[in-house]
Amino acid sequence: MILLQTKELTKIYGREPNLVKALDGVSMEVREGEFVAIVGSSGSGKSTLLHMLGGLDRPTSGEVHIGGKSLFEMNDDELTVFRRRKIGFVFQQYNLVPILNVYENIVLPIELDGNAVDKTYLEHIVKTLGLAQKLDSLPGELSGGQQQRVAIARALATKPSIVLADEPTGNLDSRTSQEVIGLLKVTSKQFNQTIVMITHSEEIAQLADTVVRIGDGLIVGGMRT
Ligand SMILES: Nc1ncnc2c1ncn2[C@@H]1O[C@H](COP(=O)(O)OP(=O)(O)OP(=O)(O)O)[C@@H](O)[C@H]1O
Repeated sequence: MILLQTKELTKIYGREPNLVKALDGVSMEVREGEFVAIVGSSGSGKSTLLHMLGGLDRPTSGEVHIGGKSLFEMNDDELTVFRRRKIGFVFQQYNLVPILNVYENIVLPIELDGNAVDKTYLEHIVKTLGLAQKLDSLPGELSGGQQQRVAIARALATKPSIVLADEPTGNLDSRTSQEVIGLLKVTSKQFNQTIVMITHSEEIAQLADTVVRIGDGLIVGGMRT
């Protein structure tokens, strides 16, 4: 089943005469549970695409559908709620709250939404990501790889249907990167969560089910690994 679909997604930044066409009519489909890596050179439009997929910014034209919902037909308030419930974000900077411990960081998005924590699900995520012994630690007491695993646990905590990750291993060494992405893959497969991840690393891209290559705002290639 198709979970995410874009139609002729176009984003133009700036004003005449300094227009930048960051996305030039991208149409793509991602299946439920699929792990997609987006690769491409610097400035090719990867982050712009991811921001549009997550409804963080509106396109100049074109559409994004997630689970049959058209993101940009929603108003800003509806979009904010949709994002919080359906989409998990992981960024290169872990964006953890330094004064909250690991557990508090992970459950923060659930509590912001006024929901109860599903203890069994959460325990499973925490265990799979190897964080069970670290729940009382502050982010500053953890290694980079551990902090990114906390950020992943937080992104998965609300049971999103899709996780969008922008260079999640950009700050990590190669071995830790493989480990963190391996864990993300395992957890998301267990819960049939879809992942779309930007990476500069061909090694990391090989862990995905599908690699989408972007060049000059267009899809220039794709392959199932
Ligand atoms: N807010 C903005 N205002 C103006 N131009 C922008 C803005 N954001 C991105 N761009 C331009 O759009 C193009 C695509 O940028 P984008 O950040 O999507 O590329 P990228 O593939 O993610 O690059 P990188 O790998 O370096 O992060 C670039 O030419 C960039 O300069």
